[in-house]
Amino acid sequence: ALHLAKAQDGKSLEDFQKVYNAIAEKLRDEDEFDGYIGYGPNLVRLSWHVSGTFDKNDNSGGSFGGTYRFKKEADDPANKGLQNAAHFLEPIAKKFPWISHGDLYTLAGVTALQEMQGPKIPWRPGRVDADEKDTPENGRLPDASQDGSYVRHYFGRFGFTDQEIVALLGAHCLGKTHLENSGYEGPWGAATNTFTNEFFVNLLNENWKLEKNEAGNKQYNSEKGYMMLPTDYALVQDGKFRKYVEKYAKDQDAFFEDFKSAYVKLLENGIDFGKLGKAYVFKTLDEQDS
Ligand code: HEM
Ligand SMILES: Nc1c(Br)cnc2ccccc12
Repeated sequence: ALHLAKAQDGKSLEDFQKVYNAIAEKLRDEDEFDGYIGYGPNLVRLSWHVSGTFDKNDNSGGSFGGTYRFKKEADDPANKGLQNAAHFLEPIAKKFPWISHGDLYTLAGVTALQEMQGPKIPWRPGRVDADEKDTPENGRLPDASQDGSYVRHYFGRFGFTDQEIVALLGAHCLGKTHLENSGYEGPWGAATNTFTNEFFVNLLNENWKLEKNEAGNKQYNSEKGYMMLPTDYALVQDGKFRKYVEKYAKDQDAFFEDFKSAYVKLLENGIDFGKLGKAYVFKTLDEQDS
């Protein structure tokens, strides 16, 4: 059965906005991380990785139980590099001990996306920390060396459509790959911490060459120093995916709208929020300054 969300006693929008603001202010303070990319992209990746373990067949994994806090999941080789995001969030968890880990990990991704000028992401609290025994086994996160049919099959486990898959992968406009984390490298000089439809524009406009990188893994590189993973490039090789790449390259608003919906579905997969009321939409720091 689905996990039942539980309301944190008496916590309301204002309380969660305080957590949002603490994360957002820390993002601004610690802007030098990873060559001045900052922690934003890393936090977004953490929110996806804690949700991407979900398996709709037995409702195991997913963001509900906050099991990333246990060694088995944190040490999954696919999670290499996310120790930075987890370390970034430790003081936030101490300052707000009442928030569950699942709510913190997902709220951090929402905060990072909004502070990087992404779309407003409606977010619902109520995830409850699970026991260590409920930690999903390693190996549930995707392999970047694969093709379009692998990507379609992989996301089929969560019940995502082609359109939702392409929208979600648009998050690869953020941050970069790190050879020591994943065996992929780049982009060079072009990594960003602003959420745009650039990923789709680059996919269609750059002249991509398949090359072996220093770790012996194949990746697509362009003269401008951009890179794509094989699973990224699969989105233009596969006709059904390509249609959405072209749509989002032309229409950033459509991308923002579809990304928002797919990302909420990713973060809430497997959770029954019942009658816990509607989602919160947080103000960005800029919106509160005035
Ligand atoms: C086919 C599915 C996917 C594959 C194979 C994949 C693979 C990867 C790899 C290999 C990296 C580089 C990690 C490193 O070396 O530090 C990465 C980074 C990243 N991924 Fe994905 N990813 C996928 C889907 C997603 C989704 C659905 C999201 C979010 C909605 C996402 C968000 C990110 C972000 C923001 C980064 C940059 C992290 C940083 O700069 O530290 N990815 N991904
Ligand atoms: N900036 C990126 C580009 Br450009 C293309 N693919 C990526 C995959 C993972 C992380 C970052 C990127």
